Amino acid sequence: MIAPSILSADFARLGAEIEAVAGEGETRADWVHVDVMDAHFVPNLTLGLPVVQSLLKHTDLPLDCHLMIEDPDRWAIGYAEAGAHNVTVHVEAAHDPVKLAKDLRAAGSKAGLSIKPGTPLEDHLETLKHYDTLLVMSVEPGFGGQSFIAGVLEKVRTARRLVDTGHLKLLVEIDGGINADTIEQAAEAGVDCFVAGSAVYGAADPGKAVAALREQAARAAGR
Ligand SMILES: O=C(CO)[C@H](O)[C@H](O)COP(=O)(O)O
Ligand SMILES: [Fe+2]
Repeated sequence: MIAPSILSADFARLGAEIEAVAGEGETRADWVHVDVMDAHFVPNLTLGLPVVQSLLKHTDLPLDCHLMIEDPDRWAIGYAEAGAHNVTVHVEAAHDPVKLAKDLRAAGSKAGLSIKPGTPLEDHLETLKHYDTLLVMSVEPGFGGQSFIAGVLEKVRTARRLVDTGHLKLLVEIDGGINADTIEQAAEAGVDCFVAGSAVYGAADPGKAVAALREQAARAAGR
């Protein structure tokens, strides 16, 4: 699955930018990734719930909301209630991530848990039993266009093994620095869903970039 991140899109034309990856067939994105940053959990400020509510009126693509915010226990639920498909919170910010996952699911969305590059996976395996997606950050959260940190692929391999052996039941998602040079190693490590911001919205044709990345990942994964 390919999830273009609108962090690299033109914020003044978000509806049209999403339409560029909402066509038919192979150029259609699977999810649209929305980076919510609060200038506290990360040193950057983007958009929040009112923008997500508006985007939901303009697209039928599932929205994958990545909340890089403090106190997600308080704020995440609003995104689920608005109709986001998947709401991801950071384990480093959540106070009670198990309760939060239950609340998100009860409000109708999938629940995602994200870990920063320096956060070990092993410390959160019990918590992950309550989640539908694991978002492995392959850059320090906060900005698009950064270089891929290949060291996080060890966490992807571990998560893949735990899913394949039935110990976890979730999608493995990767976010940060995914492009034509890095997607194959991520696919080989076992990623299910690839977030790509600059590689999609920096391309002349975002839809074609989605198709090319998906095809490259599928080939590398041997599918
Ligand atoms: O969460 C993020 C940054 O914190 C973004 O989703 C991510 O960086 C996507 O941008 P790019 O593909 O250009 O790295
Ligand atoms: Fe993100």
